[in-house]
Amino acid sequence: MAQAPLTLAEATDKAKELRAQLNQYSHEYYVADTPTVEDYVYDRLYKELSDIETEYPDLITSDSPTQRVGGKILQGFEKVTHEVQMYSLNDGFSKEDIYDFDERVQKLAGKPVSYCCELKIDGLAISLKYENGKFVQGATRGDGTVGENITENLKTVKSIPLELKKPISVEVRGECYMPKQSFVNLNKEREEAGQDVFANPRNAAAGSLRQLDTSMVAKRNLSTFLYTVADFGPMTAQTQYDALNELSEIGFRTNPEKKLCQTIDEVWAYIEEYHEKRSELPYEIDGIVIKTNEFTIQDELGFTVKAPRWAIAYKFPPEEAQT
Ligand SMILES: NC(=O)c1cc2c(N)ncc(C(N)=O)c2s1
Repeated sequence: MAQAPLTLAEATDKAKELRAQLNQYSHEYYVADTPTVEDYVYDRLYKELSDIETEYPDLITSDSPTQRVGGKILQGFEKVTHEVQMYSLNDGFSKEDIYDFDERVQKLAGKPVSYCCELKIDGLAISLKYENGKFVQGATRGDGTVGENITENLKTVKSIPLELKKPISVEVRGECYMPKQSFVNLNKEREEAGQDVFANPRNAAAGSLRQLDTSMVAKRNLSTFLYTVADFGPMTAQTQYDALNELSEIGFRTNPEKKLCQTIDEVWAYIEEYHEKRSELPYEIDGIVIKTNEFTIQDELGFTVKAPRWAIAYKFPPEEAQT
């Protein structure tokens, strides 16, 4: 039997309940990679919310899951100036480069330092701004000082929270990437449609984020790993390792393969471990990022014109050509 239409008051309460439920399920699926319900459960609740929003458009909110599908045609991308520069990294290509880095850091720090090691994701660097917990701006790195405003496109990336778990104002940085399997599927579709194929997942992610039709971006199954806090706001982490955990606690997707290393020998073992594991990962990496873990030491060591003295990117040799 058809259900009696909801009053505005009933619809308001029901929409709020459905948004919270659907955003929780979406967090579990796209951020925590631990889904708790089958797709059909999500789809049924999504349709219930979508029907309410169709009946009562004024009930649509910016953090509603229905806003993830895009549908806006952008005229272009405005420029954005990064108040905190998006720095680049000095590169290392050999074991000797990594041990020389450690020697320099120990000498400058004047004491033993610990290192936070992370996978270097082969995607597109992005900066995300939140005000009182709400996603307000997303931008590309650009030249590190001026990037492009791609907020509307990033709103369709399901692992980017539209609202944080705490109503705080922060700016965070990370990588937007296309999983390997999504890259293979996309190129298969493009080949069958007689379109040019992308050379690698990084180009596919970059090309996707440059789309002016946001509904196209929504279909590209992009994901993210966040790894830097540019403007801490009320966040309290005093080390890189703790900052990654704090990013996860407030709702961001972070990479689980990080390792806190007490010596450069442990760092080198981690590098060798992930050089071996690289081909098994569901996303592309082009190396390992090594940072002094304590923020006090990062502040002491500071930056050269180009890059931080307290970090280095160990670059893997290119993998075999894309299949
Ligand atoms: N250019 C940069 O500063 C970085 C670039 C990247 C990257 N592509 N992937 C991971 C990290 C990380 N975990 O710090 C960094 S940091």
